[in-house]
Amino acid sequence: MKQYIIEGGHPLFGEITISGAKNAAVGIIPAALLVDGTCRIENIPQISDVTLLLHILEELGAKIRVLNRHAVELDCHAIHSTHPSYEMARRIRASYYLIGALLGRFGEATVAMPGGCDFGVRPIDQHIKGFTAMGAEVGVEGGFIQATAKDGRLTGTSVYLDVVSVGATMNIMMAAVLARGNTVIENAAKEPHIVDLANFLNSMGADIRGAGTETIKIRGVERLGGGSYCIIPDQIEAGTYMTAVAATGGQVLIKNVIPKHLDCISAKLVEMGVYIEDRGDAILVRRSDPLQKTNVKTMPYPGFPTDMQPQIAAVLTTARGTSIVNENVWNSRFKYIDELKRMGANIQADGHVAVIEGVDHLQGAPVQACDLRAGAAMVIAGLSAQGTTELSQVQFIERGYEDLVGKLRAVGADIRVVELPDIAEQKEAHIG
Ligand SMILES: CC(=O)N[C@H]1[C@@H](OP(=O)(O)OP(=O)(O)OC[C@H]2O[C@@H](n3ccc(=O)[nH]c3=O)[C@H](O)[C@@H]2O)O[C@H](CO)[C@@H](O)[C@@H]1O
Ligand SMILES: C=C(OP(=O)(O)O)C(=O)O
Repeated sequence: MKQYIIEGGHPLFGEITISGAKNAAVGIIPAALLVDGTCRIENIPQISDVTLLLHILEELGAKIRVLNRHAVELDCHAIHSTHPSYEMARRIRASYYLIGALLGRFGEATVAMPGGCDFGVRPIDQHIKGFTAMGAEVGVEGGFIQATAKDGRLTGTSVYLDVVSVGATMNIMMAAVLARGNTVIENAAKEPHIVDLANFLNSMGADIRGAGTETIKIRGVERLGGGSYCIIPDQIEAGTYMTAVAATGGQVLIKNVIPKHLDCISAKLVEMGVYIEDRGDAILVRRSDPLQKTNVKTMPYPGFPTDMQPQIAAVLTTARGTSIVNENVWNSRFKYIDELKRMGANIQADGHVAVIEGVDHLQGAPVQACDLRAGAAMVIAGLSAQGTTELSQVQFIERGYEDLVGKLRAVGADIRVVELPDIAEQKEAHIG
């Protein structure tokens, strides 16, 4: 079992370079299944969700050439299966994109119900609504979603999303690029990774317009032929380090970012008294004064991202005054609050609202990462706390952050990884 051991109380100084965006990469890699040729993808983050997706593609028949730590060449010409293994696909959320991509190219997909972080119910009815409207028959059997295009190829149509869904927007876009005729997605999500997926597909020969607005128009083409593409920097990874500096104090230049994508996060940090400077493709974050309270409401882009909610809540635990955090996207994204309370935070959560009374400081404690961003929040809490924090379940963090420990150590954080035998092994050793 792996743990992060954090000695808190060190301000952060120096530079951090942001990796490629997780939620773009986990869409673009499955989307490569639509390409009948070779595509080169650069700025791929080294995270466990990506590794798993690359294994899945290889198992389906893709030829993968690793060019360097962050670039691969994928040749999906000779895919021989539309049935990824249950065990692999069920482990991550983004495996749902295998449905849109395989259905779009081969007219058939059988994919395990997806996994991912546990925020309560995570339905995929809007994805299914889109596939069905395009002429697919979709059913669930034995834990698999089975989707078949009635006459072997989907037909473009108009799909109005009942909720603004990142996954449904990207999945329907993938299904539509090789469909007969035109597809229009109304009430589409506008996140930067949606634009990135559209740019990737267009660079391979697709015809998608309007990504980044609420209406996306896709003209089906006969074939995607291949090409080269570089993934955007990760908005959430950048935001996480911005909040880490806010929590600890110090000054860090966060490099390889698109500042526009960070506006929603920067605005909140400025309200809290943090200095933010846009340096083009980098952002300078400095915090020297005490933090002030603020209120946060999560919303689809360009609103404040739900994937930054736990991290900003961790910072607000030591801001002066009472802050209110309103989670509008997920039903159950406050599980980490009990862990923050172990460190002395004063938070009351009820339904979608958390009320945070700032305390003077947090104290280190043994705590757990409940999911990916909750884990990042606990790291931030540990960095700002007095004393030692032992953070377990860090495999969740490694789903989405490339070398979090190395990047933080480079700016002066006292954080290290330890490998412990798990409890079953410890008991066995004791009995033995
Ligand atoms: C791999 C990936 O990119 N994950 C992100 C993606 O998740 P994911 O794609 O699962 O999230 P969605 O944007 O689809 O979900 C947004 C809201 O719509 C609801 N909904 C969604 C789909 C559906 O068919 N029916 C439905 O009711 C959900 O319950 C939720 O309340 O966007 C979320 C919202 O920004 C982020 O937190 C996740 O990090
Ligand atoms: C919730 C997230 O990921 P996933 O949807 O893959 O569980 C996330 O990236 O914060």
